[in-house]
Formats: sequence, structure tokens, C-alpha cells
Amino acid sequence: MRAGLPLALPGMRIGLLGGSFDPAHEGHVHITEQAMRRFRLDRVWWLVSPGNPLKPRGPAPLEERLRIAADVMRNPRVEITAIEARLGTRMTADTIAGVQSLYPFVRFVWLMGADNMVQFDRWDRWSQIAASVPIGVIARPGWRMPARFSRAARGLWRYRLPEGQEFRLADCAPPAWALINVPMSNMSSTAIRARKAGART
Ligand SMILES: Nc1ncnc2c1ncn2[C@@H]1O[C@H](COP(=O)(O)OP(=O)(O)OP(=O)(O)O)[C@@H](O)[C@H]1O
Ligand SMILES: O=C(O)c1ccc[n+]([C@@H]2O[C@H](COP(=O)([O-])O)[C@@H](O)[C@H]2O)c1
Repeated sequence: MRAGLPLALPGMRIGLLGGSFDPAHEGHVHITEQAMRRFRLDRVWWLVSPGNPLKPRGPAPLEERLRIAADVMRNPRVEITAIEARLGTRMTADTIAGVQSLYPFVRFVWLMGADNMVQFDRWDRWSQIAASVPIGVIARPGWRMPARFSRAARGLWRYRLPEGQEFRLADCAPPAWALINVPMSNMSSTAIRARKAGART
């Protein structure tokens, strides 16, 4: 885990996986490694968020979530960051604008699970996000089809890379997106929190 801003070299292809990570789990590790391979990324930065603007319930303290994330994710090509807290951003549109202005020489790709693609059209300035960064969507159990037919996917359909072409994503000018099928993991932070709450009662 890095207290300051992560380092990046010119031309690097870096995936950004934003999330509450409340807590981080093997599903996050799995999609990160799949995304790195399939989108040919040099690095992935986990952006452990101060809080999802669409979720009513506040997450566990940021320091605790960062500590668990660093424990769960041991790949040296993955950085666990608190960039949003550092930049003072909560909305992804602002976070992306912030990192792109800090690292103008990096090719960023926004990463998200298929469940997030389904609600993407409810995100603040989602069309602007899609116009500013390529987006890599990773299959999640039960969400692959809903993601494919989501409002955002239909709106962005002509910018979708055909299957097998996802390795080009980081080099594409946005809007560009790809949905990859991967061996799926049904891990979720909700299930872990529910198990912990059950164990306490
Ligand atoms: N098992 C998984 N398969 C695919 N994508 C996942 C998986 N778990 C998390 N993600 C994705 O990782 C990102 C961060 O997820 P998040 O931290 O919200 O975890 P979560 O398990 O979805 O949490 P919660 O259950 O609290 O919503 C999101 O884009 C989410 O779609
Ligand atoms: O910017 C928005 O309006 C917005 C709305 C919902 C979610 N997000 C981002 O999506 C990422 C995944 O969120 P979560 O809580 O599902 O892990 C995380 O980086 C959030 O900040 C962003």
C-alpha cells in the first residue's frame, strides 16, 4: 500500500479498479488478474473509494479497507491506493479527470464488474466518463446478460470491441469498451459482511 501517489512510466497501460472494497476479496484479485492479462495492462491500481455515491450505507473506515486490500492483493503489479481521498473526489468523472491530468502520459482503462455496467447510466456524467477513458467490463455471475443489454451498453454499442479484440482496448481512443468472459467468481463483499454479521449473532 502506498501513502502517496503511485508511480507510473510514460506509455504505461494502467487499469483503474474503483470500489468500496468493504472488504476486498478473492473476486477482486481474480478480475484484476484476468483484466491485466486480457486487456494487456502493465499495472492495475485499486482505487479504494471514500464511499460509493449511490450506496446509502457508509463503508468501514478507509484505513481498515486499505489494510485488508493490501493483505488480500499481493501482486507487485497492483497498487492499492487512496487516490480519491487524496484528490478529494467521489464521483468517477472527477477521479478520472484528476488522474489524467496528474499522469497525462499514461493510458488509463476504467475497469468494472458487469454489475456496475448495469447501473452505469445512473452514474454522474456517465457519457463524459465513456468519452474520456476506455472501459473494460468483466463478467460477474448473473450479470453478464443484463450488462450486455443495459441502457449504457445499448447507448455505447457501436463503440464495443468485438470479442477477441479486447487486447487493443488500452490503445483505443474513447469511447471504446469491451466485455470479457472469464471463469467467474461469486465472491462478494456483501456475502462476507453477511457471514461476519451471522457469526456475531
Ligand atoms: N466476484 C466478482 N466478479 C466480477 N466483478 C466483481 C466481483 N467482485 C467485485 N467486482 C467488481 O469490483 C469492483 C469493486 O467492487 P466492490 O468493492 O463493490 O465489491 P462487491 O463485492 O461488489 O461489493 P458489494 O457486495 O458491497 O457491492 C466493482 O466494479 C465490482 O463490479
Ligand atoms: O461517479 C458516480 O456517480 C459513481 C456511482 C456509483 C459508483 N461509482 C464508482 O464505481 C466504483 C464501484 O463502486 P462499488 O461501491 O460498487 O465498489 C467505485 O469507484 C465508485 O466510486 C461511481
